[in-house]
Amino acid sequence: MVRKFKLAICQSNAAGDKTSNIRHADEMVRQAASQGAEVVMLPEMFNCPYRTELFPAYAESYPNGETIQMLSGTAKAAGIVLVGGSIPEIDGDTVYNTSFIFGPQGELLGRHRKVHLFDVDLPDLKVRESSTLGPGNNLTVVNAGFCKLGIIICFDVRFPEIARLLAMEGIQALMIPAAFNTVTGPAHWELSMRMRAVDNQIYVAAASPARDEKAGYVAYGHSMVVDPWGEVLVEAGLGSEIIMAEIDPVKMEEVRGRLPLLAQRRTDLYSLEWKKEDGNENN
Ligand SMILES: O=C(O)CCC(=O)C(=O)O
Repeated sequence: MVRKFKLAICQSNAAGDKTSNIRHADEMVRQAASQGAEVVMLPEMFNCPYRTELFPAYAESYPNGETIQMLSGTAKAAGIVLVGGSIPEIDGDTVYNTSFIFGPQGELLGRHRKVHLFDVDLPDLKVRESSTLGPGNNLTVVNAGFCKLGIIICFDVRFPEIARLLAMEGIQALMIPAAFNTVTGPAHWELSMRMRAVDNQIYVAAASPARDEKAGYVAYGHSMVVDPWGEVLVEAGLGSEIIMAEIDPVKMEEVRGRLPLLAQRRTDLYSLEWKKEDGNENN
């Protein structure tokens, strides 16, 4: 049964030491759970600095990697759904930017490998994720019983098609582990999160790392939860911080009832389709 629940975002910070990044994330997740959160999310690349050339050295494989073990164990110990931000995952010869999602028994509920790699050449920012990462090919929906969540990672948010496809799968919340920066963040972070919420009439939760001005890549911060009307319910500052909001399916249906956008689509004129056969896999 879909019902109301408390969602928390841990705006953790990641420096060079992987073990202390994992410990810091673990402590924050447990603290969020002790404050009543039933779903908790960490940011993109929460166990390593966001630097493409470092991803292979920090990568680990499912199920024995130390970060993956922590995520599963902490989800179980705290009895929560844990959207484990993202980490560099290695499978065969390829490294992916992957979000592992674990349930209250420590079971894997889903795995999203970032579909759209962040390759940009801006005046003050050049990033080429494809130099060390391969793209994922799955549309990721997690059914946790009391809620259905869609998972995308950071740059994926700029492609409204994937959010719409997830909305059509009946999710209540779009979960976005992310790491925008001080160049694109001020311009597009809030706008993108609010627009995906407004176009699809869903909750959007976006987790950023805390800001570290000394890092090579300076994360934007400002983790937030947006409601289906587009209102920012809660927003973090720049530091290490936990934010919480209530996800209410009744409120979502009220918005959809009054402004029935999804029902008013002209599907006789256009369509949107996920082309991979395994597109809706849980893991
Ligand atoms: O889309 C952006 O501006 C930031 C994307 C990003 O940082 C990422 O995908 O890791």
